[in-house]
Amino acid sequence: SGLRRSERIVRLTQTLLEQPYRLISLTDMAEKLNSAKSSLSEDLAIIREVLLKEGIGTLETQAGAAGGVRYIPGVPDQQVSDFLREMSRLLADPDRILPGGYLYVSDILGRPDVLDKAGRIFAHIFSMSGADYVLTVETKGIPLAVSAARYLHLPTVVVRRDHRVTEGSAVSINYVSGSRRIQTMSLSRRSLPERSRVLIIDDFMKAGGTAKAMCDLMKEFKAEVVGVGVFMSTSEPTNKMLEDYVALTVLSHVDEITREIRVEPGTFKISQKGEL
Ligand SMILES: O=P(O)(O)OC[C@H]1C[C@H](OP(=O)(O)OP(=O)(O)O)[C@H](O)[C@@H]1O
Repeated sequence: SGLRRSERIVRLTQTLLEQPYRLISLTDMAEKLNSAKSSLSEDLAIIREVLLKEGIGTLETQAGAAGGVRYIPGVPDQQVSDFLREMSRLLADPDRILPGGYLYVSDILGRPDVLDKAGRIFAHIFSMSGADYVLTVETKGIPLAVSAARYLHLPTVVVRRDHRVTEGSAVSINYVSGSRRIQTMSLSRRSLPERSRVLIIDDFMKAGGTAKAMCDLMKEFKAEVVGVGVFMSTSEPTNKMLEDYVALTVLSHVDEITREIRVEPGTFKISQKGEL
């Protein structure tokens, strides 16, 4: 006979949580677990109830032959605010101050626990954006973009700073970066089909020139930018070159001379997906 309920539930939970957003066919699972689909449905109801109670997301079932079930990750509001408060505390370190009002964040954005949590939060914020791809620009934004893409079960596309032979034919644009330098962005034509829906993720936003340039680049691909998320933005300059974005933390004050620094959690609201 089939596996015991407890073993089925462990296997189902592992399969679902390992592949967020990926639709798992019930028929395949029934065969793999050598169990009836009706038993699986009861198992899934138990798993869904526990996920919701724990606030770590929900299960979404799609009926029909090509149907199935998938795990929709979510981060409880309390966990989001605890994480962002902890990040703000770590970041508000005068030794992190760099010339030009930038901050050294790379160590924090190299930590697996930070990348995992930030990726989950971005995936939760943008869960309804309908994105097909997560886009970032080399270099520091890449780990963050890959983590968000993992939880959204989407491919990651990386914009290059200059053309590389290994990218084939590409679209390039020039833009003015925050430090008033003319910079180039280049993206292989093969990387995105036309009319793609793209979520932009980056580590840092100051003038907004980089994010704006990625939006302009997407126009060359006839792609739609469905959201922009950054790990940290600066309060200065207030009028950014790009208005509509979500920042997880904000560098609200920094002074290289006095070495004063203040970092705050970003102001955004996420509805707990799958709430009863
Ligand atoms: O909002 P802006 O004023 O445009 O600045 C934000 C840019 C600058 C910085 O990248 P760089 O340090 O230029 O490049 P890399 O990520 O490769 O280190 C950061 O990663 C963002 O992409």
